[in-house]
Order: sequence, then C-alpha cells, then structure tokens
Amino acid sequence: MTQLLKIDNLTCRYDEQDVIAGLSLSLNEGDIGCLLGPSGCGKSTILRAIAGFHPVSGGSISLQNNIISSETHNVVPEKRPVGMVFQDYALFPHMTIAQNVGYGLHKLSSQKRKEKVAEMLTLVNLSDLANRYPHELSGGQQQRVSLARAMAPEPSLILLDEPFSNLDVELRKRLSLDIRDILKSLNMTAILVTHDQHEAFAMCDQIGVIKDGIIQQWDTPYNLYHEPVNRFVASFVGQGCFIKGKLISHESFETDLGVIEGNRAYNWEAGSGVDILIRPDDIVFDPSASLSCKIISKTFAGTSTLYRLELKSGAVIEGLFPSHQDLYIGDQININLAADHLIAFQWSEPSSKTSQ
Ligand SMILES: Nc1ncnc2c1ncn2[C@@H]1O[C@H](COP(=O)(O)OP(=O)(O)OP(=O)(O)O)[C@@H](O)[C@H]1O
Repeated sequence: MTQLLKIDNLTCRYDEQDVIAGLSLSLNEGDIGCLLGPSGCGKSTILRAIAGFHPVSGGSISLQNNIISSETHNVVPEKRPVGMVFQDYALFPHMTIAQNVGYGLHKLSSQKRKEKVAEMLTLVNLSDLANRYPHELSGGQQQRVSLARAMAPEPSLILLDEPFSNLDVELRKRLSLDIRDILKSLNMTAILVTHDQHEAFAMCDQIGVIKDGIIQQWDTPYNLYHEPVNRFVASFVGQGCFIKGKLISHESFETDLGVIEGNRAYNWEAGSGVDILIRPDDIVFDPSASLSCKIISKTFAGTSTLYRLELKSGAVIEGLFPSHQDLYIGDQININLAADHLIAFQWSEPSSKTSQ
C-alpha cells in the first residue's frame, strides 16, 4: 500500500487561536478517509488546509511525499493535485453540464477534452444531460456533475466537504454509495467531511473522529464502533450507554448485568470502578435467560426496534431486537448480554454519558 497523504502534527489558527492542534493522520492511495465530528470541531478547516485555502501555523501536510503546506512553505491551491466537491455543488450556472465538467481541462486539446468529458459523464451516469444547465438538474444530479468536474483533471486527491447535506435522507444514502463506487472504480483517494456517522460508515475506509480540533481516533469504522479509545468516541460513534461495574479480575467485571467477561485485559487494580460500554446490539432478547428487565420505551426502526430497558438496580440500557417480535412498554422480559468487544473506562476519567 502506498501512502498518499500525510498530515504531521498540524496546527491551524484563526485570530491567534488554535482550532486544530497537533493533528496527525495518513491515508493510503485508493482509500476513502473521513473527518467526522460535531459542528465547529475543525473538519472544514483541515480540509481547507489540505486544499491550500487555509495557512498552516505548525506541522506539515505532504502529498506523495512532497510537502505542500508548512509554516514556511505553501503550494498555491491551483498547483495542488487536489479536486474539491462542495456542499452547494458550486457549478457554473451559465455553463452546460459538459462545459462544467470540462472546465479544468484547458490544457487538453479540444478532442481530448471532449473525450474526457464524455468519459466522466458516463461514469456518473449523466451522458443524456450533457447539454442541460445546472438549474435543469436535481440536487443529486448536480452533485454527480460536481464530482465529475472534480475528477476530470485526474487529481491525486478528492476532497468532499459535506457533499450530501443539501439532499434528503434517501438520496443521501443512495448517492453516498454511488459516489463510493465511482471513486473506487478509479482507485481515487478521497477525504469526506461529514457529521453524519452513517454516511461515514457507508463510504469510508478510515475515519478520524475529531473533537475541539484534536483527533481522538483515526481508525476503521469497525474499530471505532467496537474498540473506541475513549468515552467521547464511544459516545459519538454508534448508539450505546454505560453501565457501572467493578473490576474483579483483569478481564471480568461485576455489574448490574451480573459478572461479565471481557475480551481484553485491563491492568487496573481489582475493585476499580468502571463504566462499561453496552451497545444495543449487545443485548439479546431471550425468554430462557435469567436476567430480567422492564421495557420503559420503544422506538420502531423498520427491521428492528430499539427498546430502553430498566434493570432491577434501576440502571437503564438499550436493546435492539428484530421487529417481528413486538414487545410492549411495561413488559418484563429476559435478556442476555452477547458482547464480543467489551470496552471499559475507569471512573477517574471524566464521564460524558452514563446510564445512572
Ligand atoms: N473565519 C473564521 N474566523 C474565526 N474563527 C473561525 C473562522 N472559521 C471557523 N472558525 C472557528 O474555527 C473552529 C472550527 O471551524 P470549522 O468550520 O473548521 O468546523 P467544522 O467542524 O467544519 O464545523 P461545521 O460542521 O459546523 O461546518 C470553530 O470554532 C469556528 O468557530
């Protein structure tokens, strides 16, 4: 695997105030990375720094082993092999779709430009609309044009800044998968900025969860969900809640769900107080199980239903059960814990989301 992008100890500031602090990550060629985090955490600033629109006040950004941004060296945006796709599509309204896609191809002969535009429009499945103007297209079609325009000059890296946020939920889902397929078919490397974790999970190979300008974890979607490195990532990514427990051996805890075994060793002292992350899919409805709880609320979600469950101790957890089994608020039911990945945090760490 060849590394394409390397961000090393990056610091960016506005008005003397650091908004990105010591951020490092790397992305391999052909991978789709994601910057995920709450509003204002610094995602767009990082993307703007990679594109060359925001100066770097510390650290560096390298593309194909060449530094493109540092405190002392800044390659201008138009000289960077980087394409951008914006939230509002940013198409030129007075140009046809074909002219928009061909905009960055002025170095090619007119024949080659025509061929490239046709190739790109075929790729995004819009060949029939080449002579229309942007206002004659739907939002999803305009965003596909925007992607075709960004890809046409064959940049090394595509940056996508909240590209689906103007679209409705169903279209977002479909288009994010379409765009992933298109990028993968060309082995393009890309970075997506979003605050929507479902989009990040569906599209990306690597995701960086960012809080207050600091990257908390840069990892695969699977690891972010199952192996979050801290409480913020555990709370921000996926659903779940924490139950209180006590470490009784390096791998087992005494909790309101009984004694539970982890899949990793914790080197804390026996008796240490911990919060244990319980995902809704870790809880299995099982009439023959010995652990009982009461349903206090339910949210229907199509193929599954999310139940809030109160344990005898008063602690509340969530369980996600297939919706063909309809259970009622107030029902006393029996459950099992089936967690392959048990994540615990010591009480000394600041708590952000607990069940009690
Ligand atoms: N031009 C500016 N001048 C001063 N501060 C700014 C400026 N632009 C952004 N900021 C601040 O920098 C921080 C990071 O902003 P940024 O836009 O990168 O966040 P974001 O994660 O992309 O947010 P969102 O998801 O809301 O777009 C925020 O605290 C924001 O208020």
